[in-house]
Amino acid sequence: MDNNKTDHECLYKKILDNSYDEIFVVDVNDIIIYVNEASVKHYGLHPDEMIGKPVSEIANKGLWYPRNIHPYTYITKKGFTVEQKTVLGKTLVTTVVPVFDENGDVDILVQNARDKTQLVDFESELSKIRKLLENNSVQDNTIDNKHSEEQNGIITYNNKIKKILKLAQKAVSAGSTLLILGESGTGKGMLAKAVYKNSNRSDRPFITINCAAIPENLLESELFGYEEGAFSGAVKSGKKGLIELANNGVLFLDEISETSLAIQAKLLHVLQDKTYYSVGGREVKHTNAIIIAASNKDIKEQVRQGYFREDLYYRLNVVEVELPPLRERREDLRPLTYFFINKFNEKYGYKKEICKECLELFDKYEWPGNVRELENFIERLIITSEDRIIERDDLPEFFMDSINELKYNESLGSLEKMVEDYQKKIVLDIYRKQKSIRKTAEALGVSKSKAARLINKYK
Ligand SMILES: Nc1ncnc2c1ncn2[C@@H]1O[C@H](COP(=O)(O)OP(=O)(O)OP(=O)(O)O)[C@@H](O)[C@H]1O
Repeated sequence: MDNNKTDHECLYKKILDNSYDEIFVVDVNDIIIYVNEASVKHYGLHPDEMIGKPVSEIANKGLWYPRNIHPYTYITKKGFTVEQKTVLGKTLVTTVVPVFDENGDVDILVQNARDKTQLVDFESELSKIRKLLENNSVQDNTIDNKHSEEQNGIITYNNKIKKILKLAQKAVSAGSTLLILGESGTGKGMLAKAVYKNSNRSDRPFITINCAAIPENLLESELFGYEEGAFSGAVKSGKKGLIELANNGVLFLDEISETSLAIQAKLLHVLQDKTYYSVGGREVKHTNAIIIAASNKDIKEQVRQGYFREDLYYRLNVVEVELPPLRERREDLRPLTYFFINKFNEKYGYKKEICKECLELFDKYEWPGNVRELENFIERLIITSEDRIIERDDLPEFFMDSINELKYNESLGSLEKMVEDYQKKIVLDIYRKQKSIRKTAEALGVSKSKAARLINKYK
């Protein structure tokens, strides 16, 4: 009988865990007592990270909006359906159903959430419910109505990046220079834009320039501007530089380590005295722009090799942050994957999904090009995959080659270990039998010193 019960429990759990829809159960104290794995594709959080926690704690992370939908059920003791937006860009149709105890009081709330792209023609019903919610004046006591406002589109569950965001925000809000380091594609440009948008300068210009993409002579005139007749081919009236255009705002110098020493000297003045000369200009100009600089190179090494001015480096790194590569923050991989799937489904008008096996292969890949590589990769998969579900066969050859190479290297590692273990066993077995280094050496057919070395190593 008991066994039967356990079998049933296992079966129910299996059914719930594998339900395509999200199943979310809350007790009267607003504690999440169950959620299935659909939480990963909806919010980027694994059930383990949600179960046992108050709904408010999870909701306040800004994972869905509207955040606070349960009071309606407690007031009316009725179920309802509402539309929710999630941090990963999904629109969910969420149905909350109250379950009552023997006294007729609400015992638990069972919530079912389905990705709206899977549904059709729900709009009129939803607008009715929306009105109902308004009429019953159930307040959504959220601070603002946008999720993850402070992250400005940056999807992350990595604590290091969250800390970096706060630190960078403080620096820019205080008017300090900020240096962002990190491999290509880790999100340096995105971080710069996000902190600008949340700063007190958000209504001022944000000017960005990629220093590696422009030849040196052009870069100087682009940055500092030039005066009438400064050089042949120049616009007659002269031209304002980006530093001038960014005045009172933010100037984002991407790949700053690619600038020449001459330009670095001029930038040092901008940072030190907030002054500069335009090309061919004689009048000193002033700027109140904040500089955010980024580099995917090891700037300290560049300084050591004489390619980058040490004094400029110290001016820039008042606050220095380094974004970790994607392979070192695997917890962001699934949320980013779903985020980009939603983004490109919307862009190209598809409703594609990805199979579990592909996701597991993504976990194994190193992502040398970081988030940019993942973004481009998913865009390509959305466009090129034949069916609604993206399968293993849709993955490009270079990707599978890289995974196979990794597997091969791993198997090489284990082959070496097997040989080593076998050698250890033989050496120690013979030594135990012979009880002398000389005899062991003879039995193994190696020199006495080699036998002594091996015995020492394995004993
Ligand atoms: N955490 C994130 N959430 C969502 N999108 C991201 C995130 N990080 C990066 N991206 C996206 O990845 C792409 C690359 O990001 P970004 O250009 O900011 O990287 P970068 O480090 O400045 O690269 P590079 O060094 O090559 O200039 C962009 O399209 C950006 O929107």
